[in-house]
Amino acid sequence: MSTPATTEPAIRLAGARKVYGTGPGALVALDGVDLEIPAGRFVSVIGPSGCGKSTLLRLVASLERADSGTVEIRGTSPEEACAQKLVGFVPQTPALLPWLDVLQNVTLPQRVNRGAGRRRLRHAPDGRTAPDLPRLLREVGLGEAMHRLPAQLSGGMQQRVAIVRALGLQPEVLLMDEPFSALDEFTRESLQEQLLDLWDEITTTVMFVTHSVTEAVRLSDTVVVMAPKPGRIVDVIDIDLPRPRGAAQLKTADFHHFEDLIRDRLQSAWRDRPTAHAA
Ligand SMILES: Nc1ncnc2c1ncn2[C@@H]1O[C@H](COP(=O)(O)OP(=O)(O)OP(=O)(O)O)[C@@H](O)[C@H]1O
Repeated sequence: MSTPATTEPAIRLAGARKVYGTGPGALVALDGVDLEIPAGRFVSVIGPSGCGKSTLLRLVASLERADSGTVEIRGTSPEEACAQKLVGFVPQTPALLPWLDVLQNVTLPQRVNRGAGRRRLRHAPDGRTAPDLPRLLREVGLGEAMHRLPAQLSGGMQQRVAIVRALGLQPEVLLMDEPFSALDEFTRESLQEQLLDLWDEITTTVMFVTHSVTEAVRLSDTVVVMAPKPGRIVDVIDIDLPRPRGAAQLKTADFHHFEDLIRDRLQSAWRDRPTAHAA
């Protein structure tokens, strides 16, 4: 990865709190969330179901607003960052437009946001140019599928299209909400590898929600461990394993060390959870 030109964090949350509902039925989805993600890092968020992982991502994506505290992308609000096309989002299901072929799907954001893309790229600190999307499609094995419709693709192929599409405007922040959870293990491992190759090529900060400890360790510079009731961060673990992290790396003692560490943190967070969580 090239070195980011600024020391300002790509993503910053301070005291972020999100409550769904009001009165006795209110639910504190997130409470006191402090997190700084430096530019260019690959950060995974892991935790049991209902601990607020998606809510955290949705706050950064400006799909939800925090009730209190601060959420910033590059020092600006998520709404402003999204308006400037600084943020890419890959949801759990790819949500491709069914009447457009693969190439048309991935180039659509570039075509409809021509102005925003040009403005940003002109000010890019390292002279980056817009990604060559047909080349990225070929790199993730979709060279032969560029003119197929989404319905003619497997789930793994559709998810690769969604990832390349999200990279089209060269977002400074790429948010991914369990993008590989519906895929079989072999496809998932192959997509992890391809995602790392893309990330290595396109300087971006990734925030990646997952339920898989192995996936988190393999992909990440940092793993954020969350616990529920109320949703909160209980640990931030740096994964200082060498890259690239291929299949052989997954079998090493160092890799297992990080897996065990994260599993222990998840278990103790669950054991120690407070019971009162009403607003
Ligand atoms: N729109 C909403 N209205 C009310 N409650 C919500 C809403 N969205 C999420 N919640 C609740 O907030 C809590 C956190 O949900 P969230 O989806 O962020 O958790 P998660 O960790 O991503 O879960 P999972 O791993 O199952 O996807 C859960 O208890 C959920 O039921």
